[in-house]
Amino acid sequence: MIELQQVVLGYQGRAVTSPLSGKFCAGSMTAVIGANGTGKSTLLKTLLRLHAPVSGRVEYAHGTAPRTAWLPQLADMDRQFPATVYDVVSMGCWPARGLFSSLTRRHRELVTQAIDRVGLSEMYKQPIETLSGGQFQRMLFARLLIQDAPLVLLDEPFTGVDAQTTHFLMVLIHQMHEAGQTVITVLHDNELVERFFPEVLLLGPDACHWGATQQVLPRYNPLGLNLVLSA
Ligand SMILES: Nc1ncnc2c1ncn2[C@@H]1O[C@H](COP(=O)(O)OP(=O)(O)OP(=O)(O)O)[C@@H](O)[C@H]1O
Repeated sequence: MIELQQVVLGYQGRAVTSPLSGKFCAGSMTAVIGANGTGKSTLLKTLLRLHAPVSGRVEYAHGTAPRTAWLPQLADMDRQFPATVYDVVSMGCWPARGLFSSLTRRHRELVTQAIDRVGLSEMYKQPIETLSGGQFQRMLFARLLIQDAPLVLLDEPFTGVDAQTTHFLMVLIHQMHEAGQTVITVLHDNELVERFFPEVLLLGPDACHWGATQQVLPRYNPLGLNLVLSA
């Protein structure tokens, strides 16, 4: 579906990764891992075409980038924006209905179903600034469900989320994968990567590794240290 050919990621001509080659196949589910600043978010923004790579080529099947749903990092979201849960989730209908036309009955049904599915049935009218971290992520997942895009990019979806909600959202991601969507997720939790993600792309300052999780994950030492614990 998406092939990277010797792609170097970066900004204004300055590289932040080594050259990256490989494929995100249609329907695959990949965890993007690596230490802070190794270019994980930059990769997602490049796939969204918000930035051009410094060099190399990104090729799409049939020559066109697929419709894409994106969950940005929580830190990049404006949580003070004056909107309700319903307003934000209904934004997921924009690609289907256009920016300025009103919601049809079918769209309204889809919005309420998605809000119910993420467990926020009691919170339709709640201003988003009043939501907890976990409720906020559930709301954004409801919007992703409505978008129903062939390509789903998730940037640290479990930041600020408790274990129960993490498990709940992980099940939703798994269901997207089972429904045939291509899922690419930036994660810092190796246990979740090992349990749920068949493929891993490990970004490092000197080299990148891309392949089956059991082959790539053991190469990752997040602390870069051999810790010796003394009494
Ligand atoms: N808009 C920008 N302009 C210039 N440099 C940037 C920009 N955004 C990020 N960078 C730099 O690019 C590098 C990679 O950043 P990126 O956010 O992709 O890392 P990351 O792997 O997602 O890190 P983290 O795990 O901390 O979220 C960093 O050195 C960062 O400072």
